[in-house]
Amino acid sequence: MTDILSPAGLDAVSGGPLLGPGRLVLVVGPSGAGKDTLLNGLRARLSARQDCVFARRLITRDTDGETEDHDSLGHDEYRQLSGSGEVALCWEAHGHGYVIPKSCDAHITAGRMVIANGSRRALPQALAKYDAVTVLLITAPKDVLAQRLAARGRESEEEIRRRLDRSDLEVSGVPHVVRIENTGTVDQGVDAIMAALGL
Ligand SMILES: Nc1ncnc2c1ncn2[C@@H]1O[C@H](COP(=O)(O)OP(=O)(O)O)[C@@H](O)[C@H]1O
Ligand SMILES: O=P(O)(O)OC[C@H]1O[C@H](OP(=O)(O)OP(=O)(O)O)[C@H](O)[C@@H]1O
Repeated sequence: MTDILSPAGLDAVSGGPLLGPGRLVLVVGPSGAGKDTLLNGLRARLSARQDCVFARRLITRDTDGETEDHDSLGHDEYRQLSGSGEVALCWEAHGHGYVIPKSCDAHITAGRMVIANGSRRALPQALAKYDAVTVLLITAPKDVLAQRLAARGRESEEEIRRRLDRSDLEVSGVPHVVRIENTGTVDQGVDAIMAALGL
């Protein structure tokens, strides 16, 4: 089930050596698939592992105290930070800016595994920067996504509709992806991630 990406040749594209030796694990997939829920379960399972670090994202939205524990920043701050390049990765989606903080790069250079909630659109950026990237695509059928987003209650109906419109977004520029269908229990989803990462 594990399919580790080896972005051969991308160092030539980016013009410099790729960042390593640690591995970046990006958990991606449509809204409502369960990325944050599975990441929370994984964090609990890996709490004793010093070599696995969970990225705390900066997002231009208020913390809701629910699925994802993140830091908030304003849109101007986001523009400044992303423009400065003082980030590990950043992207925009759903009207928000998202940042994986620069501190994650130090963990990668120290050889640790950094695990982060990512964006399908930002995968080419990640593959062009890091030497070892694993992409976990968390999915569920569209009707399940719709039910889960409604039950989560964080977005308006219009925002949910736009998220569902984006649910079929293909992962681009990525040769291999580990796909995990999160339609069983949360524990089963976390088991699948552990297996995919060989943990
Ligand atoms: N395996 C699962 N079974 C049932 N409900 C789930 C499962 N995984 C996630 N959920 C629920 O679905 C909703 C969306 O999950 P979330 O982790 O916020 O998704 P994402 O981060 O991918 O948008 C949450 O309310 C969560 O409790
Ligand atoms: O390019 P995409 O693959 O569509 O991803 C876009 C963004 O959507 C998700 O964010 P967020 O956690 O705000 O939304 P979600 O919880 O509804 O998935 C994901 O973490 C990305 O930041």
